[in-house]
Amino acid sequence: MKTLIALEDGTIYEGRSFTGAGEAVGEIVFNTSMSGYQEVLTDPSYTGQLVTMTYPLIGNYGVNPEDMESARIHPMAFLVKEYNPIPSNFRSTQTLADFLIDHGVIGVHGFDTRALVRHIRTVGAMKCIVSTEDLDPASLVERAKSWSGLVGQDMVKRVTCTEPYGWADNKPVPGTNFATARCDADTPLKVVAFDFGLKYNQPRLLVERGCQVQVVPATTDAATVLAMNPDGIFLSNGPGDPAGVEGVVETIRTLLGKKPIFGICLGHQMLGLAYGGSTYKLKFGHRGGNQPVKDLTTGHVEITSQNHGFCVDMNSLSADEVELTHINLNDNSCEGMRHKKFPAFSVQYHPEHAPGPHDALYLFDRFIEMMRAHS
Ligand SMILES: NC(=O)CC[C@H](N)C(=O)O
Repeated sequence: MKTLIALEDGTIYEGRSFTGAGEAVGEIVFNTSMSGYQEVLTDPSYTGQLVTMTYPLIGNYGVNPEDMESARIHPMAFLVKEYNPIPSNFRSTQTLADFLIDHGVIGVHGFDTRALVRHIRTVGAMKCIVSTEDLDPASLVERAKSWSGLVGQDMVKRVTCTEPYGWADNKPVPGTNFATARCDADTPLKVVAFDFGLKYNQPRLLVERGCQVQVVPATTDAATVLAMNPDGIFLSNGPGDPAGVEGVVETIRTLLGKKPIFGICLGHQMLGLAYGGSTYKLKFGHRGGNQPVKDLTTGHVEITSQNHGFCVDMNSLSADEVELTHINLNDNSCEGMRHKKFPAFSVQYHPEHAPGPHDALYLFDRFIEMMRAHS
């Protein structure tokens, strides 16, 4: 089915929907992972975005129930060079097209994704609309332009859980105050995880390391968290502009110094704001499984999984209080920091991988050590 892809700067591409009629508007971004499209699609951080993959053949291993990183698909549309409708993989239970259709998300293929990606890389992430219904380029460009954009919007409230849940038997189980959170360790560490758009591999890796994980909605207040008496607090990834998220920065500020804190991606950005700093939008962001990061505390370089469009401005933070611990070797941007007085550290990238390399798993071990040292 003929589909037009229109960018706010007037650029138009023509592709074909492989999921039937549909339309979607949002910010167009690209991901350079060669595999892992199911984990990308179910990452809540893509809320408000249309994702295109640089890898040219997508769909060939289908989708399966184990690789879900949340309960549903989050990007508004999925754009690929060539869709393969015949999966070949023993784990596959469904085609990618049916998966997208079940979740009401349009999939588009059959156009030059390389040209689109090179254009985004030159001009920057842009507002975009894809449609099988409105095929008038001028109208589409106007409609893309009139979308609100991500800056200043609170996207977390769209994806955070409405009720707390525990993590047990490798899945979320409704419940509060660790009542349904389980792990096999004799002396588990209790972790309260703020759900800003949490990916399932985060509680999974914490439980594997002997933690009991209680997930709470993003706007849970500090007193409620402290009343649970956790050994540590985890701040998850999440969508949109950290500066637009309401009712969270003050909570984190109150919790600072009271319990060890570990933040990932949006959680890291929220920590930066709680330290009194600011964030800014990168030109086109970092999304993929091949971003080189240097751990300045050890000198080691790791290849990391990333998905972010915003970044903490280290110049907005006092060097007496906050230390830059990790940098991106492509553009020297901040990839990690730690507080010098309080037990708190965070990274901009995704040590939980899914998809991506496993180089950064040591950060979960650092969090465990930090909690043990303070418990
Ligand atoms: N994966 C994330 O948590 C992304 C954080 C934030 N939404 C950004 O784009 O920078």
